[in-house]
Parts: sequence; structure tokens; C-alpha cells
Amino acid sequence: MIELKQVSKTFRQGRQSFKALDNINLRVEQGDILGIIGFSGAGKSTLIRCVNLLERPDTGAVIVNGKDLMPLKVAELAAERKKIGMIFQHFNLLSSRTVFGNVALPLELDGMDKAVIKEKVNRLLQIVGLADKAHDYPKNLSGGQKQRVAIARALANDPHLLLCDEATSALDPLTTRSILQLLKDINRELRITILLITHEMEVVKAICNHVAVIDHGQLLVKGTLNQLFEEKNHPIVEQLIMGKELEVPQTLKDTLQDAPGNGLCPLLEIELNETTSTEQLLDFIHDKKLGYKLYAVETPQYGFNYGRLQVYLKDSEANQVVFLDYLKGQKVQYLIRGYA
Ligand SMILES: Nc1ncnc2c1ncn2[C@@H]1O[C@H](COP(=O)(O)OP(=O)(O)OP(=O)(O)O)[C@@H](O)[C@H]1O
Repeated sequence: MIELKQVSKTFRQGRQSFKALDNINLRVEQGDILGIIGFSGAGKSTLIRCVNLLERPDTGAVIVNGKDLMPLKVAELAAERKKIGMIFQHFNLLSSRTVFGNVALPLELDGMDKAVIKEKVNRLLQIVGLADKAHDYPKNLSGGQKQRVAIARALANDPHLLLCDEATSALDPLTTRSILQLLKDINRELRITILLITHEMEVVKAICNHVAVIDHGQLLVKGTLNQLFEEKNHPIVEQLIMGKELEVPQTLKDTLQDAPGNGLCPLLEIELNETTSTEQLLDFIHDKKLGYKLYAVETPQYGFNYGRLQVYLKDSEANQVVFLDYLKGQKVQYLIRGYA
């Protein structure tokens, strides 16, 4: 369990000062995956770095596994830090060491026996799916593979907590998904608590069971995804939840019009909520025999309904009303991107 109590941090540069964290109180249970989300400059990195005291708060308590880290002496703090793994956006691998060498480093620094290191590193590489890359150098790896090496290295000291600082921001969407899946597996199989910072709601929706929203150094909301969606009226939360619009396919883009017109049908962007899954929505469409084309689906894979669909509702006006009334009845939000 992790608890931040009244944590504040001000950066000072010459005469200027900037309050990056303002009286943060946050509790994370063992086994949780907490997504810390907020816009650029909100204080996310500072917050996560305070958890292992890479950044030392000016005031407050940082309690990890029942121990306040703030008063600890250097050696005691180093021992506690060993149990907290960390991964970064740009992987931070040593280019002069092989994959094996990078993962082995924390164990070598710990003075571990060579044979034990070999056995352990090979097991870690197996977990992250890189057993065949042990002798490669980072420069020969893809971004996703580099992050897998970094994850294996972060797991080397058997941490109870993994801090992820924008771990997928430098990766393409497909690789992002595979790294998030790996983090999810690690959380489930090794029971490691994960704190993950991101500015993308999609990352939170994909793997987090709790979310904390940070803005201007303050904690705005902390709770489950359902609780976050209840705060949708908060302008910052709303902006984060809505995220990017789905890409309209080129074939439709060319013909899409802003206003409804004779024979035109709406292109809908539908925001699913906890009461309506993609399957339920499609069942309704099939039951009513509505004409449609599904252009994009963006649903998280891990048991939450939250996600978006892009549906071109190619049917009569009367049937369009049937569908839109259904969405309203289910309290599912939607946006009409245009008519074609
Ligand atoms: N070492 C530092 N010295 C001075 N100011 C800092 C320092 N580190 C962070 N800040 C400032 O504190 C604020 C919060 O920074 P932080 O990196 O925590 O935000 P963030 O939410 O992680 O942003 P991003 O998503 O862009 O990484 C920013 O305004 C930043 O400029």
C-alpha cells in the first residue's frame, strides 16, 4: 500500500518559484493499477518521482508498505527503493551493454552470484518475451523491445511496485497495446502494484482499475473509472475523457457534410458507458434490423465498456430516430461527425 499525505513540492530557480504539487493526499492499495492522468505540466512526473523520492517533497509523508520514506537514512532509503521498479518514456538503457547486460545490471550491483544472475535474467527475458534477444544491443531493438528490456530490468529486484513514467508515449498504437498487456500480465501474475502516468485516457481505459486526475499540482479526482465518468461535468475531466476524435475514413471524409439533408445519413461517434457494451449496442442494431456500417471501434480490452464506436447509420430517418432514442435511453453520449 502507498500513501501520500499532504505532499507538496515547489521548484525554485533563482528568484522564481513554481508549486508543482499542492497538498496531495493519495492512497493506492496493493495490486492496484493506478493511472495518473493530466495535461502537460500538471505535475504527474513530479508526483510519481516523489513516490520513490527521486524528487523529495518539501512537506508531507510518503508511506510505502507502511514505512515513511522521508525520514530514512541513505542506506535505508536505497534498500526500500530497490523494491520499487521504474520505467521511462525513453527506456534509459545502457547502449554499451547487451539486453542481458542491461537486465543483469541491478543484480550485479547487488553483488549477486553469476549463476543466479544468469538464471534470473533468462527468466525475466522469458517473461517479457525477449529470450531470443539476450545478446543483442539496444541499438538493434525496436522501441517496444527496448521498453520490454527496461521492464525486465525494473523487475530484477522483485519489486512490489512499478512506476511507469509515460512508458508508452514514444511507441506506436500497436506496440503500446502490447506493452500495456505485458504490464497488465505482470500486475496479475506477480501481484505488483503499478502507478502509471499518462496524458492519454486510452491508456487509462486499457489497464487501470483506478485513476487520479492531476491539474496544476492538485489532485482533482481519485477513484474508479466509473467514479471518474461521474465527474464528467468537470471541464478538465471532460477534456481528458473525450480525448481525440476517431479518424474519419477518407472515403467518407470526401462526402461528409455538416448539415442533415435529403437522403443523407449521420456518421456517429458513440461514447460507451458502463451500462452499455459494444455487444449490447450491436445486438440492438441487429434486433431492429438497422442499416449501418461500423467504421472504427476503440474499446478497451480488459472488461470495461468504456470506449468509442464510429457508426455510419445508413437507414431511414424514422430508424435513425429509433437508434438515437435508444442511445439517449441508455444515457450513451454521442456526437454527429457529419452526414453522408
Ligand atoms: N526540476 C525542475 N525545476 C523546475 N521546474 C520543474 C522541475 N521539474 C518540473 N518542473 C515544473 O513543474 C511542473 C510540473 O512538471 P511535471 O514534469 O511534473 O509535469 P507533467 O504533468 O509530468 O508534464 P508532462 O506531461 O509534460 O511531462 C512544470 O511546470 C515543470 O516545468
